[in-house]
Amino acid sequence: MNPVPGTACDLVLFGAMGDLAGKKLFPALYQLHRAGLLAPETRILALARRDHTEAEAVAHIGEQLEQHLEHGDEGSSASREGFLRRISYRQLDFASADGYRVLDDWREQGAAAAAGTVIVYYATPPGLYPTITGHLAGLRCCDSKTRIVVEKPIGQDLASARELNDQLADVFHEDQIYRIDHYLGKETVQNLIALRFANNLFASQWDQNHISHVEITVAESVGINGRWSYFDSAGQMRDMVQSHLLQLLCLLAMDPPSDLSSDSIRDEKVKVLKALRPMTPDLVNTHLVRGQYTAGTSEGRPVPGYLEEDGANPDSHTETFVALKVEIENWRWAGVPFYIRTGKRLPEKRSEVIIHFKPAPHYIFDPDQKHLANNKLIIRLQPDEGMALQILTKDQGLSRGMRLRQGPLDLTFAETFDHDRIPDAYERLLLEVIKGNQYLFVRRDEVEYAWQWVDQLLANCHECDAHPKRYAAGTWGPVASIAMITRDSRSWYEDA
Ligand SMILES: NC(=O)C1=CN([C@@H]2O[C@H](COP(=O)(O)OP(=O)(O)OC[C@H]3O[C@@H](n4cnc5c(N)ncnc54)[C@H](OP(=O)(O)O)[C@@H]3O)[C@@H](O)[C@H]2O)C=CC1
Ligand SMILES: O=C1O[C@H](COP(=O)(O)O)[C@@H](O)[C@H](O)[C@H]1O
Repeated sequence: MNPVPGTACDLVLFGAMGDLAGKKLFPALYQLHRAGLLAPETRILALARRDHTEAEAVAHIGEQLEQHLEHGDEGSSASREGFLRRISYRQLDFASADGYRVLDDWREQGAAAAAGTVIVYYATPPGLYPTITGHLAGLRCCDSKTRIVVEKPIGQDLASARELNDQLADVFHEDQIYRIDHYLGKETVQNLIALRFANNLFASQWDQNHISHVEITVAESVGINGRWSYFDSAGQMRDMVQSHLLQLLCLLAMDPPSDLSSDSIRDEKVKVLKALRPMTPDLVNTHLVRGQYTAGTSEGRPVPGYLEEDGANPDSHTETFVALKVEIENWRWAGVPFYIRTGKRLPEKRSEVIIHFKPAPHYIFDPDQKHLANNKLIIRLQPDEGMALQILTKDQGLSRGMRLRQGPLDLTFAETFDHDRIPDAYERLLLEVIKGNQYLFVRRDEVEYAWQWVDQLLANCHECDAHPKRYAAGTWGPVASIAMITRDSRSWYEDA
């Protein structure tokens, strides 16, 4: 099928010389260009503080592409040059209103100016978002059609998230604001919607009558990648749980939306956030484990502990690992715990969801095999994207009688589907902004309900002022996280 190019737009990238732009945004835009999904008139204005000529800035972006494009995604040099020709560079101090008229000047030179939308992407330190918003307000190029893309973090807590949302709302309507949670751009995360609502087989089993518990693991083998000062002010709870993990939980737990529109999906996610059981001080003691990695090994090489990373404060109490038992107080999920865990410097990069189904009501097989009698659906979000349904069959052979055997019905996407590559999350997200679809972006109330729950948890966590439990880099987190799930006579999936 031939690609249908998005409508022409002018894309303004604040922070275009930064890490995110180089690693993710330009490579993603290049893939859209290469796939024919950017309209020919679409132009990109790169803005940053450094005193580059346009040629130097574009050359720098070209080098970033070379460095960050995956092997096989490079395309031809003509294609890369064609993409780079879309880019203009202007030096601008974002903090000062003086230079912002360059946006109007640039906008008015382009062919998309008459009809196309302006998309403004904030890829700057978050402290600049309100300033930039205020300065955009006075420009001719920013009007009711402008779309604003805001990178995480959206606040550090409920109060700061509300303040930022209010500042954005002073200038832009909610349907102009695209808050990024890049997990929503992952193909396998979007697939949760297809899996749940396109297959009646699962849709009819997706509740407390049929599911005993759910695990969500988002494990990273990396440490904090030179981002110590940002990470230390956030920790894994604010950096990962408040955003990506709660979004995954919402997609797994929400009721069926009436259609695929942005607000139908987001309304259902909000209902889940509102139904999260509040973490009272008693619950926090038993339902939360925080950890911090010490020196160990990662992918076969020795690595320092969190407190020995570059720039570290050796007294930091920030957690790099969180395990939680989350409960949802509604009819669908009463009595079904969601065990979630996420951490840095775990043994491997692996994000997956395990749905544990309840056993059949009456068991008639060998009592020694009763522990096998729970079907599991394993949804591999990354890597090795796909899913496997663990089912029970009769063990083959005359001598086996009615012995049971557990085996997977395995759907590995790379083998089953004839796609040459899985697009990066930012490709999907940028494409949806260009199309004006908000369903993969986080609405204001979602962000705020998520913060409300996390804030309450942190306020009730007396241990959070103390040092988190230690775990060696390259292990699955503190032993206490195993104890947390073992208390319920369960185990984390890989321990099973
Ligand atoms: N890096 C990542 O992996 C991720 C980042 N994010 C978020 O994306 C945003 C950007 O992060 P990141 O790219 O890492 O940040 P960087 O510090 O690497 O880049 C910041 C960019 O903003 C520019 N800038 C900063 N201050 C000014 C100013 N006063 N005037 C003009 N330009 C300025 C810098 O310009 P110059 O280079 O010229 O100084 C640079 O281009 C942050 O909100 C971050 O939380 C979210 C997820 C992942
Ligand atoms: O947003 C973030 O996500 C990354 C993990 O993303 P992934 O796509 O590689 O799974 C995490 O490392 C980072 O700390 C966090 O800010």
